[in-house]
Amino acid sequence: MLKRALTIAGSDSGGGAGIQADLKAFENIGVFGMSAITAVTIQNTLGVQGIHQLPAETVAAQIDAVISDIGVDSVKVGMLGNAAVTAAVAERLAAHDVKYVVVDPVMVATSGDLLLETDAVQTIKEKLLPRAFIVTPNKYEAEILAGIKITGADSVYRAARLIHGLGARGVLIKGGHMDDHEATDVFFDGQKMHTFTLPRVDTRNTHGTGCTLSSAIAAYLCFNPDPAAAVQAAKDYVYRRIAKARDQVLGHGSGPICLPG
Ligand SMILES: Nc1ncnc2c1ncn2[C@@H]1O[C@H](COP(=O)(O)OP(=O)(O)OP(=O)(O)O)[C@@H](O)[C@H]1O
Ligand SMILES: Cc1ncc(COP(=O)(O)O)c(N)n1
Repeated sequence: MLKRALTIAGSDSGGGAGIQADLKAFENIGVFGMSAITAVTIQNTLGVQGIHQLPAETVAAQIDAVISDIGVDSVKVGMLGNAAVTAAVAERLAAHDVKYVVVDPVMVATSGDLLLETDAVQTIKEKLLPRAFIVTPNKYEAEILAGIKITGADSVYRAARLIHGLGARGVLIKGGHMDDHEATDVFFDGQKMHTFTLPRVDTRNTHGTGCTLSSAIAAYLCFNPDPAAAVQAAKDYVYRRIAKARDQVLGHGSGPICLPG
């Protein structure tokens, strides 16, 4: 039977991150992609020029419409924008009892633009993380969620344990923004730390890496519920995309990794 994945995230008009990146990853990995849009961003490779947030009821209604009719095998949650949308999403995921929920706690874009109102962090911690099968913070987001500074491997492990304590079943701390010549991601499944290391590609084309990674994890979970296997497959997938897009020139800023093929 056809596998079905839903992304609950913001639209990136530039096509490199958000809903657009997620649907491209779903399609490439072979699952049927659906979307519940939380916000429309005015965005290109140079940054975010504006955000139009959708009402929480509109977001909830999109989720209900697709799950009640088509059904879902996994869900990826990306940009939420504010506390009301975050609470509504957590509530609808609970109501539909969705098991495979991958939460990318999007706070800031690669360009440095803020994508989440600061008071929504508490709602993510209290309401959304307990629903997460895997949460995928980058270094900055992990520091905010865990409430500690990340300065090296030991603090990554500590942050992963602290975020696990907030209720997420699995925690993947991404290494894209660590000072290292390799890109190492650490996954804590509640018992064991798993380390995934690949070479760091020297490129400015990294727009959408985090979105693509989390949607690829959600897509792979449709075929195999083992979280570490899904993370490994998604990390390999993102690495291939970054390597392929390395010298591509698209736009005048940080180019996208989701190119055809
Ligand atoms: N230059 C790179 N070379 C290889 N892998 C990378 C590179 N940059 C990021 N990655 C990988 O891409 C994934 C996303 O990591 P990152 O820490 O960049 O997330 P993010 O900050 O949410 O994404 P973004 O940079 O899109 O905001 C991780 O698996 C990370 O290891
Ligand atoms: C709508 C939307 N969602 C998420 C991101 C984060 O992606 P990135 O960190 O790659 O800029 C983004 N820029 N836009």
